[in-house]
Amino acid sequence: MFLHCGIACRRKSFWCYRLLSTYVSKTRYLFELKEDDDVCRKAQQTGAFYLFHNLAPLLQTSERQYLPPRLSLSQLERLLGKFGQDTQRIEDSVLIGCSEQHEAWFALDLGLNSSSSISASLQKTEMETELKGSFIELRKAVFQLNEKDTSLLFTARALLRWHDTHQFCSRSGQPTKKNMAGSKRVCPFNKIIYYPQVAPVVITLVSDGTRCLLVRQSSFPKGMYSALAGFCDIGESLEEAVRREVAEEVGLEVDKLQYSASQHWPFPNSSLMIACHATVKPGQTEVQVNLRELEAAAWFSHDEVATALRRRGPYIQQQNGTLPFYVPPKIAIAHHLIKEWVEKHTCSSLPA
Ligand SMILES: NC(=O)C1=CN([C@@H]2O[C@H](COP(=O)(O)OP(=O)(O)OC[C@H]3O[C@@H](n4cnc5c(N)ncnc54)[C@H](O)[C@@H]3O)[C@@H](O)[C@H]2O)C=CC1
Ligand SMILES: [Mg+2]
Repeated sequence: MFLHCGIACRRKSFWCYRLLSTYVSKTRYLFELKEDDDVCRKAQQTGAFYLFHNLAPLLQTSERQYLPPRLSLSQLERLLGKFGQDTQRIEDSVLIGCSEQHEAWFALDLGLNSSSSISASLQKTEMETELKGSFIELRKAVFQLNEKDTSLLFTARALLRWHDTHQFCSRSGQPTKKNMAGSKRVCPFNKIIYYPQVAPVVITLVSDGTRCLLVRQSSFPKGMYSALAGFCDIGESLEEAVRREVAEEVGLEVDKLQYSASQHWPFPNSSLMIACHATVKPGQTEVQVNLRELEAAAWFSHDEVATALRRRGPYIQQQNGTLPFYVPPKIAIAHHLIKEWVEKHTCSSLPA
């Protein structure tokens, strides 16, 4: 069966890729890379590597856009050799995806201290000169990256950070060992398996039918208002978390809620943002801000929110000495929720 089946069937494989749709084939291949260290090691030979330094991706500028350069295994080995590093360090790389043609993509951080080799972190400036790019904090770079690269770099950052902070078994205190793909770590002493953690967070846009409630945390950039967000407590359903967060942060009771969309968010740790629209009970709209959590919360009209959506923060001009409020950028699911609410209350759609 494996003899006549294209890419994967030249080697002993879990299944026959040729018989699958492109999407299923890619998904199954990624599954195989996570499960089988040998297949993953082999995939590195023809794969591509994205480089990071202390969780900041290497980026090159092209026509006011950032592009993350990709290195082949031989280019990476040459680079490590040039900086006096041993190639053992490549063992620290994590799998972040693959192309439809099964080219595997990996991410490697050369700034964090290595767990696979004794090499220390590599010098940032020298590396930047050598690689003709800069390591730029992802939060800042995100506005000049395309959607596909953003998603890939978000995954990479979250996974690299998780490995960096989970190098020891919490039961035995012994160093844990990552599998080739980086989809798990195992304690060789007691065989406990650790998987990358994702914290579920609910993000809710509360409306009273005509206005919507936007909030500010003191840590937000000046002038930015967003939807209400909060981590799910252990034992809670999504619905319970939404109701609790709204009551906790602004003292309101949710009447109805509707799921909208979700997003992986890597800052500061890995969260799964679950976005919902909620309406409050009729006549119960008086906000009581929990000042331990929020700096401010207020109701805004449709027109005010539609105008804020069009503003570009945080570099907006001051008007008469006051800072007009703006909402999170397109990349954040909060923006999506707010835009969806504005569109629902308008006849025509806003431009993308
Ligand atoms: N992508 C987006 O559009 C947005 C994303 N966010 C993200 O949502 C997250 C949660 O929002 P907050 O209002 O800060 O949450 P929050 O309202 O639950 O308050 C944060 C506090 O919750 C506690 N907490 C409970 N479980 C936690 C956990 N697993 N990790 C960290 N802290 C935990 C801590 O005491 C922390 O200070 C933030 O990390 C933020 O980056 C927030 C707004 C928009
Ligand atoms: Mg909150």
